[in-house]
Amino acid sequence: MAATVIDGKAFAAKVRGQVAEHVARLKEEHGITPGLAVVLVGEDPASQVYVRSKGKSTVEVGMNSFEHKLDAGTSEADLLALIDQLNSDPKVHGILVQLPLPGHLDEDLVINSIAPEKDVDGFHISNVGLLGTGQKSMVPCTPLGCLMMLREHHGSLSGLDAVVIGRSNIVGKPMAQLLLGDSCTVTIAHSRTKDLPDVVRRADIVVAAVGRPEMVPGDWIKEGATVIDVGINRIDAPEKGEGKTRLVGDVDYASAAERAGAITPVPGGVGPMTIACLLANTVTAACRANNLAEPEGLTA
Ligand SMILES: Nc1nc(=O)c2c([nH]1)NC[C@@H]1CN(c3ccc(C(=O)N[C@@H](CCC(=O)O)C(=O)O)cc3)C=[N+]21
Ligand SMILES: [Mg+2]
Repeated sequence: MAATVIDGKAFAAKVRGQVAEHVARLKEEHGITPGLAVVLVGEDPASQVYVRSKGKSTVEVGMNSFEHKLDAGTSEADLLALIDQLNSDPKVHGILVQLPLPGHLDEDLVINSIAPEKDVDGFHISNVGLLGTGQKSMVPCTPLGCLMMLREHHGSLSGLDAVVIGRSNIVGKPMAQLLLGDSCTVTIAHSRTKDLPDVVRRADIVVAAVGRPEMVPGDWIKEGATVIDVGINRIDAPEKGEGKTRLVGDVDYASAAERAGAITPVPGGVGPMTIACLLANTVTAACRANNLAEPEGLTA
């Protein structure tokens, strides 16, 4: 049986529509326009593409977008001073510092200098602790987007066996927390896992977040399992012509789709949901900052 394709692009458009409705209501009823500040240090071309696309989406849902582009040699003190200024700016409800940062900057220090209630990436140590203890927090955008797609597809996740491949602070660990919060039996697998194929074969839900092109072959996937592919890897595509590239996930899509019950494509799966959830988190932050009811269905 061919797998259901979970259309992240369409789902993200729906989420952005819900965000836009909340933004309109905040403006009309309370005179509040949610604002998102994105800070980019350096000229990494891929990062510039993401930042531009985030800025465009932010404006499209009616929010204010503040972009701060600093040159690659910016000192830690100057970056921290900017974050301080954004922390105390009432027009800024969300702050995202694009990662990775240039090597001379301490990422943990920088992230933890963001006011936790404005940390729309959910990377601040306070938000990590709140999520880990099941308290209200800012939830990292990629895992939140994955959770929304899983809930939409399954309804309840209770009792399902979930395997998360990858243990990063950005995706793997928070994804595991969210799945646990929805009462899955959660395994976190990684590069040292023994018998990874067998571990994955037990899973009703597989979340692949390693960053290695097509490392999960279809024969690791249990018949009917749901596969969420977080990887976005650019690889050479000589078949498209000299010097051409294409995007692939961490899962070998063609073979996995023959066994999975449902699967997210790359591109058009998790990526668009990540940006939609960033906007959702910004609205949530604006509501919390003003003691207003939070949007339903846009938080974990
Ligand atoms: N503080 C911080 N927060 C982030 O959330 C963050 C970050 N830093 N640094 C970089 C990564 C990367 N990231 C992506 C988001 C959407 C797509 C996305 O929408 N991708 C499209 C394809 C885009 C293309 O064609 O290149 C898709 O999957 O369909 C990709 C990558 C967020 N990141
Ligand atoms: Mg790893």
